[in-house]
Amino acid sequence: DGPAVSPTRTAEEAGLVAIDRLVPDIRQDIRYAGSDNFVGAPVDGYEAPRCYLLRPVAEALQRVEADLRQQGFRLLIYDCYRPVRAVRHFMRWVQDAGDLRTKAEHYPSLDKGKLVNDGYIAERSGHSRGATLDLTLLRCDASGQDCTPLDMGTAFDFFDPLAHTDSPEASEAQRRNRRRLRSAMERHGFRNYEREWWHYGFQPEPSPDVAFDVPVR
Ligand SMILES: C[C@@H](N)C(=O)N[C@H](C)C(=O)O
Ligand SMILES: [Zn+2]
Repeated sequence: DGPAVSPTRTAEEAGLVAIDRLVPDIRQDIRYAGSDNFVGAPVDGYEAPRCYLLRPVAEALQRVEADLRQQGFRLLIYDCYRPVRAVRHFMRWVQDAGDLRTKAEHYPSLDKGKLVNDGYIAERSGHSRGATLDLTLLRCDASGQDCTPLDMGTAFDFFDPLAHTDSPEASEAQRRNRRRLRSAMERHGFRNYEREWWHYGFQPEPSPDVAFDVPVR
Protein backbone atom coordinates (compact mmCIF):
# COMPACT_ATOMS: atom_id res chain seq x y z
CA ASP A 1 0.00 0.00 0.00
CA GLY A 2 1.33 3.42 -1.00
CA PRO A 3 4.28 4.07 -3.27
CA ALA A 4 7.40 1.89 -3.05
CA VAL A 5 10.39 3.39 -1.26
CA SER A 6 13.21 3.85 -3.75
CA PRO A 7 16.56 2.25 -2.82
CA THR A 8 18.45 5.31 -4.18
CA ARG A 9 20.98 6.70 -1.68
CA THR A 10 21.76 10.16 -3.01
CA ALA A 11 19.71 13.14 -4.09
CA GLU A 12 21.44 13.06 -7.46
CA GLU A 13 20.48 9.40 -8.08
CA ALA A 14 16.92 10.26 -7.13
CA GLY A 15 16.78 13.16 -9.61
CA LEU A 16 16.37 15.67 -6.78
CA VAL A 17 17.98 19.10 -7.24
CA ALA A 18 18.55 21.76 -4.60
CA ILE A 19 16.42 24.78 -5.46
CA ASP A 20 19.29 27.14 -4.64
CA ARG A 21 21.17 25.65 -7.60
CA LEU A 22 18.50 27.20 -9.83
CA VAL A 23 17.65 30.29 -7.75
CA PRO A 24 20.70 31.02 -5.55
CA ASP A 25 19.03 33.79 -3.51
CA ILE A 26 15.62 32.15 -2.95
CA ARG A 27 14.41 32.60 0.65
CA GLN A 28 14.28 29.44 2.75
CA ASP A 29 13.38 28.72 6.36
CA ILE A 30 13.41 24.90 6.42
CA ARG A 31 11.65 24.34 9.71
CA TYR A 32 12.11 20.58 10.11
CA ALA A 33 15.92 20.96 10.11
CA GLY A 34 15.66 22.85 13.42
CA SER A 35 13.40 22.87 16.49
CA ASP A 36 10.94 25.60 15.43
CA ASN A 37 8.29 23.16 14.18
CA PHE A 38 5.32 21.16 15.48
CA VAL A 39 7.55 18.29 16.68
CA GLY A 40 9.63 20.77 18.69
CA ALA A 41 12.92 19.13 17.61
CA PRO A 42 14.98 18.54 14.46
CA VAL A 43 13.22 15.91 12.36
CA ASP A 44 14.91 12.65 11.24
CA GLY A 45 16.47 12.89 7.79
CA TYR A 46 17.02 16.66 7.79
CA GLU A 47 20.79 17.04 8.15
CA ALA A 48 20.79 20.51 6.55
CA PRO A 49 18.21 23.26 5.98
CA ARG A 50 17.90 22.71 2.23
CA CYS A 51 15.08 22.39 -0.30
CA TYR A 52 15.29 19.54 -2.82
CA LEU A 53 12.69 18.87 -5.52
CA LEU A 54 12.58 16.69 -8.63
CA ARG A 55 14.11 18.70 -11.47
CA PRO A 56 10.88 19.48 -13.42
CA VAL A 57 9.26 20.65 -10.17
CA ALA A 58 12.25 22.82 -9.22
CA GLU A 59 12.21 24.35 -12.71
CA ALA A 60 8.50 25.15 -12.40
CA LEU A 61 9.15 26.79 -9.03
CA GLN A 62 11.94 28.83 -10.62
CA ARG A 63 9.33 30.16 -13.11
CA VAL A 64 6.93 31.04 -10.27
CA GLU A 65 9.69 32.99 -8.48
CA ALA A 66 10.66 34.84 -11.69
CA ASP A 67 7.04 35.96 -12.24
CA LEU A 68 6.64 37.06 -8.65
CA ARG A 69 9.85 39.10 -8.62
CA GLN A 70 8.51 41.19 -11.49
CA GLN A 71 5.49 42.01 -9.31
CA GLY A 72 7.46 42.90 -6.13
CA PHE A 73 7.01 39.56 -4.36
CA ARG A 74 9.21 36.57 -3.47
CA LEU A 75 8.67 33.09 -2.14
CA LEU A 76 9.67 31.87 1.32
CA ILE A 77 10.03 28.08 1.43
CA TYR A 78 9.35 26.06 4.60
CA ASP A 79 9.66 22.47 3.35
CA CYS A 80 10.23 20.57 0.08
CA TYR A 81 11.25 16.93 -0.41
CA ARG A 82 10.70 15.10 2.91
CA PRO A 83 12.49 11.78 3.54
CA VAL A 84 10.30 8.77 4.42
CA ARG A 85 12.17 8.55 7.76
CA ALA A 86 10.96 12.10 8.56
CA VAL A 87 7.35 11.04 7.99
CA ARG A 88 7.96 8.06 10.33
CA HIS A 89 9.25 10.54 12.92
CA PHE A 90 6.00 12.56 12.52
CA MET A 91 3.97 9.36 13.08
CA ARG A 92 5.89 8.53 16.29
CA TRP A 93 5.25 12.09 17.48
CA VAL A 94 1.51 11.81 16.74
CA GLN A 95 1.33 8.58 18.77
CA ASP A 96 3.14 10.12 21.75
CA ALA A 97 0.00 11.44 23.47
CA GLY A 98 1.98 12.78 26.45
CA ASP A 99 4.08 15.26 24.44
CA LEU A 100 1.91 18.36 24.14
CA ARG A 101 4.75 20.93 24.12
CA THR A 102 3.76 22.48 20.80
CA LYS A 103 -0.02 22.30 21.17
CA ALA A 104 -0.61 26.00 21.93
CA GLU A 105 1.40 27.09 18.91
CA HIS A 106 0.40 24.45 16.34
CA TYR A 107 -2.95 22.74 17.11
CA PRO A 108 -4.71 24.55 19.99
CA SER A 109 -8.24 23.48 19.05
CA LEU A 110 -7.61 19.91 17.81
CA ASP A 111 -6.71 16.61 19.47
CA LYS A 112 -3.18 15.58 18.56
CA GLY A 113 -4.40 12.03 17.84
CA LYS A 114 -6.71 13.34 15.09
CA LEU A 115 -4.17 15.35 13.10
CA VAL A 116 -3.57 12.49 10.65
CA ASN A 117 -7.24 11.55 10.15
CA ASP A 118 -8.19 15.22 9.83
CA GLY A 119 -5.69 15.55 6.96
CA TYR A 120 -3.08 17.90 8.47
CA ILE A 121 -0.19 15.39 8.50
CA ALA A 122 0.03 12.57 5.92
CA GLU A 123 1.19 9.06 6.69
CA ARG A 124 2.35 8.82 3.06
CA SER A 125 3.20 12.32 1.95
CA GLY A 126 3.56 13.79 -1.53
CA HIS A 127 6.58 15.58 -0.05
CA SER A 128 8.45 12.23 -0.03
CA ARG A 129 7.89 11.92 -3.79
CA GLY A 130 9.78 15.17 -4.43
CA ALA A 131 6.89 17.03 -6.05
CA THR A 132 5.38 18.91 -3.10
CA LEU A 133 6.40 21.91 -1.04
CA ASP A 134 5.22 24.24 1.71
CA LEU A 135 5.72 27.98 1.26
CA THR A 136 4.43 31.51 1.64
CA LEU A 137 4.76 34.91 -0.05
CA LEU A 138 6.90 37.93 0.84
CA ARG A 139 6.32 41.49 -0.34
CA CYS A 140 9.67 43.15 -1.14
CA ASP A 141 11.01 46.64 -1.82
CA ALA A 142 12.56 47.53 -5.20
CA SER A 143 15.99 46.20 -4.15
CA GLY A 144 14.45 42.85 -3.18
CA GLN A 145 16.41 42.96 0.08
CA ASP A 146 13.74 44.28 2.43
CA CYS A 147 10.87 41.79 2.47
CA THR A 148 7.87 41.19 4.75
CA PRO A 149 5.72 38.03 4.86
CA LEU A 150 2.13 38.55 3.75
CA ASP A 151 -0.53 38.01 6.41
CA MET A 152 -2.03 34.59 5.60
CA GLY A 153 -4.18 34.43 8.74
CA THR A 154 -2.19 31.66 10.40
CA ALA A 155 1.45 30.69 10.78
CA PHE A 156 2.92 27.76 8.80
CA ASP A 157 1.80 24.37 10.19
CA PHE A 158 -1.03 25.83 12.26
CA PHE A 159 -3.30 22.79 12.13
CA ASP A 160 -6.79 24.23 12.34
CA PRO A 161 -9.81 24.94 10.09
CA LEU A 162 -8.58 28.56 9.97
CA ALA A 163 -5.68 27.29 7.80
CA HIS A 164 -8.09 25.91 5.18
CA THR A 165 -7.32 28.01 2.13
CA ASP A 166 -10.89 29.22 1.68
CA SER A 167 -11.70 29.50 5.39
CA PRO A 168 -14.54 32.00 5.88
CA GLU A 169 -12.94 32.87 9.26
CA ALA A 170 -9.91 34.44 7.55
CA SER A 171 -10.24 38.17 6.80
CA GLU A 172 -10.82 39.40 3.24
CA ALA A 173 -7.19 40.63 3.07
CA GLN A 174 -5.87 37.27 4.31
CA ARG A 175 -7.96 35.40 1.74
CA ARG A 176 -6.74 37.75 -0.98
CA ASN A 177 -3.12 36.99 0.04
CA ARG A 178 -3.81 33.24 -0.05
CA ARG A 179 -5.39 33.64 -3.51
CA ARG A 180 -2.35 35.61 -4.72
CA LEU A 181 -0.06 32.72 -3.76
CA ARG A 182 -2.45 30.19 -5.29
CA SER A 183 -2.71 31.98 -8.65
CA ALA A 184 1.08 32.41 -8.90
CA MET A 185 1.58 28.68 -8.20
CA GLU A 186 -1.29 27.44 -10.39
CA ARG A 187 0.06 29.35 -13.40
CA HIS A 188 3.05 26.98 -13.39
CA GLY A 189 1.36 23.67 -12.64
CA PHE A 190 1.08 23.55 -8.84
CA ARG A 191 -2.15 22.68 -7.04
CA ASN A 192 -3.02 23.80 -3.52
CA TYR A 193 -4.19 21.38 -0.81
CA GLU A 194 -7.42 22.93 0.46
CA ARG A 195 -6.71 22.20 4.16
CA GLU A 196 -3.36 24.01 4.25
CA TRP A 197 -2.89 27.37 2.49
CA TRP A 198 0.90 26.73 2.38
CA HIS A 199 0.93 23.20 0.78
CA TYR A 200 1.33 22.77 -3.01
CA GLY A 201 1.86 19.74 -5.23
CA PHE A 202 3.05 19.79 -8.83
CA GLN A 203 0.74 18.09 -11.37
CA PRO A 204 1.20 15.74 -13.06
CA GLU A 205 3.66 14.28 -10.54
CA PRO A 206 6.89 13.21 -12.28
CA SER A 207 7.18 9.99 -10.16
CA PRO A 208 3.81 9.30 -8.53
CA ASP A 209 4.76 5.73 -7.59
CA VAL A 210 8.11 6.31 -5.86
CA ALA A 211 8.89 7.74 -2.44
CA PHE A 212 12.49 8.58 -1.46
CA ASP A 213 14.39 8.18 1.78
CA VAL A 214 17.56 10.05 0.88
CA PRO A 215 18.66 12.39 3.71
CA VAL A 216 18.49 16.15 3.15
CA ARG A 217 22.08 17.40 3.35
C1 LIG B 1 2.84 18.67 7.96
C2 LIG B 1 2.43 19.65 6.88
N1 LIG B 1 3.47 20.60 6.66
C3 LIG B 1 2.10 18.90 5.61
O1 LIG B 1 2.89 18.90 4.69
N2 LIG B 1 0.93 18.24 5.59
C4 LIG B 1 0.57 17.39 4.49
C5 LIG B 1 -0.83 16.84 4.65
C6 LIG B 1 1.57 16.24 4.36
O2 LIG B 1 2.06 15.76 5.39
O3 LIG B 1 1.79 15.80 3.23
ZN1 LIG C 1 3.12 20.24 2.95
